[in-house]
Amino acid sequence: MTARIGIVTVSDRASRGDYEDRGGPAIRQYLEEVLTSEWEAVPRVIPDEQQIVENTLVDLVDVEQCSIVITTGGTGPALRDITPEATEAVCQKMMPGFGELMRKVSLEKVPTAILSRQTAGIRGKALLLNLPGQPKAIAECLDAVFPAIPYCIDLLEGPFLTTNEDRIQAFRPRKK
Ligand SMILES: Nc1ncnc2c1ncn2[C@@H]1O[C@H](COP(=O)(O)OP(=O)(O)OP(=O)(O)O)[C@@H](O)[C@H]1O
Ligand SMILES: Nc1nc2c(c(=O)[nH]1)N[C@H]1C(S)=C(S)[C@@H](COP(=O)(O)O)O[C@H]1N2
Repeated sequence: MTARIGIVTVSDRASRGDYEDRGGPAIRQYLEEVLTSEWEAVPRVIPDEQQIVENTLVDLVDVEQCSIVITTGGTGPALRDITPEATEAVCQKMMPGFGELMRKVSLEKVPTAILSRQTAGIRGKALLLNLPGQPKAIAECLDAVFPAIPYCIDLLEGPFLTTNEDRIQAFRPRKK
């Protein structure tokens, strides 16, 4: 079963073409380096409009059948930053540990890490995960949480994910 992974850049400026989106490609590159099981990317670049973000997340899970959806951008305190609200609105349960851990490791890099409200949650059988907009934040955050993601997807009855163990060791506390 090929895993489908939604990659969503939430950025007014990238979606308008004011700058080239570097966030989506950075997530894709990270996954190419880390995942050894088969997967395919389902990319989107959208503005910071809550209804558009919600519709995109719902489409990626319910229609595109993504097992994981990773967003970048729109997690801060600015008026138009609404990615965490959109994520929470479409999830049936929240997974606060992801945001807590990502902020903890990010704080070792930048004092402004506390400005990110990044979160994660479950919709159906999919894990939705927010990352900050700074492209360099992507690997910093994913390195911290990725060891737990394959087992999370196991528990959601999704595809069996394997990783390049030199980079990320997937932790599975018990066989299903
Ligand atoms: N998708 C992206 N591609 C390239 N650089 C980005 C991207 N998103 C953010 N950045 C960089 O990170 C900095 C901080 O991002 P900021 O918080 O302003 O963006 P955002 O809220 O995610 O997106 P925007 O303000 O365009 O809606 C930006 O000034 C920009 O240099
Ligand atoms: N690892 C990491 N986390 C980070 C950052 C970063 O550079 N690296 N930037 C912070 C800053 S400056 C902001 S404002 C918030 C929110 O960013 P966003 O609105 O682009 O999502 O993420 C924070 N988290």
